Amino acid sequence: MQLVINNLSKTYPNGVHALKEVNLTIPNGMFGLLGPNGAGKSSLMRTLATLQEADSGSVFLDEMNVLEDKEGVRKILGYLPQEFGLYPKVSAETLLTHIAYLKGITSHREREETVKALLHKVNLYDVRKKNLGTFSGGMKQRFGIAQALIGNPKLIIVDEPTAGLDPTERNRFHNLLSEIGENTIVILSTHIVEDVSHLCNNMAIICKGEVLITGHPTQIIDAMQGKIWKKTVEKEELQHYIQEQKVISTTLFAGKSVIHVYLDEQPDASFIPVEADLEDVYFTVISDKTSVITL
Ligand SMILES: Nc1ncnc2c1ncn2[C@@H]1O[C@H](COP(=O)(O)OP(=O)(O)OP(=O)(O)O)[C@@H](O)[C@H]1O
Repeated sequence: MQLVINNLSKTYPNGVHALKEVNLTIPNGMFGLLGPNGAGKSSLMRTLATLQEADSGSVFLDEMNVLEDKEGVRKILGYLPQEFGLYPKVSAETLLTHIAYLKGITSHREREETVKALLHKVNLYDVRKKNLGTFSGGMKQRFGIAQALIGNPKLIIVDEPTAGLDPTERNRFHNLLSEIGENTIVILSTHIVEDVSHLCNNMAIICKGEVLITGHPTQIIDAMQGKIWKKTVEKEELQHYIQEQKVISTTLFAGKSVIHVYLDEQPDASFIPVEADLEDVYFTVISDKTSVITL
């Protein structure tokens, strides 16, 4: 299966160009859509989830015209939006059963079995009778993925699922996502670089509505090897380096600034080479679009 997005554009009534001629080809497996706040990730996710209209462009899931055949898409879609409300006074089991019914599982027995299996999968079976209002953020996100998985969707969209989760819950969530079948397209939208490097076999970086780079994370990182240089500088020198070099990120360490610079050749002997990682790629490609990021 393949999702092919061609020249997708969206301008909101207030004039914000949220998507500018977006082109992406998304194969089966986990696809990371990485970008800073306001990049256009949710706009793209909502469009793919048939919840908002694009101005122009096309999206095809194999033969299916995603922008036109909304009913068809909804039958094979699992969607975990960035923000979702849960009825606080309803138990996890009751709400999941209700959603399963709304998603078309009309047989009582099948519904029961589906809900039970999903509650086990997301490790909420023991708390299935508890009201959702008592759930922690991580438990709510796991409930969110359970509802997205009802009906074995072929296209799963999860929008910034790990923002606000503690490391244990994030890990748990990652494991859950990585268990989703290989014959499914999972699009994970996030501003957390680590989420993509841990999970995704394909990715894109988007900023200000434009796709800046797309491909396999390892290949993208490899293309940057030998071009990232590091130097520890005094805080007062920082501005000088930002003006003189292509500083992609600065980190504070023991009161000093550690800068990463992108350049084909070593700037001078005081810079040491560093092995590039996805964070360097991310900051390099978005640094043309934004100002230098301080970690
Ligand atoms: N309904 C809307 N009306 C007007 N502008 C909008 C609307 N939704 C989003 N925008 C604007 O479109 C741009 C892209 O927003 P979007 O929510 O798609 O980005 P994002 O990458 O998901 O950001 P975040 O990580 O902060 O959620 C932003 O400038 C945002 O303010």
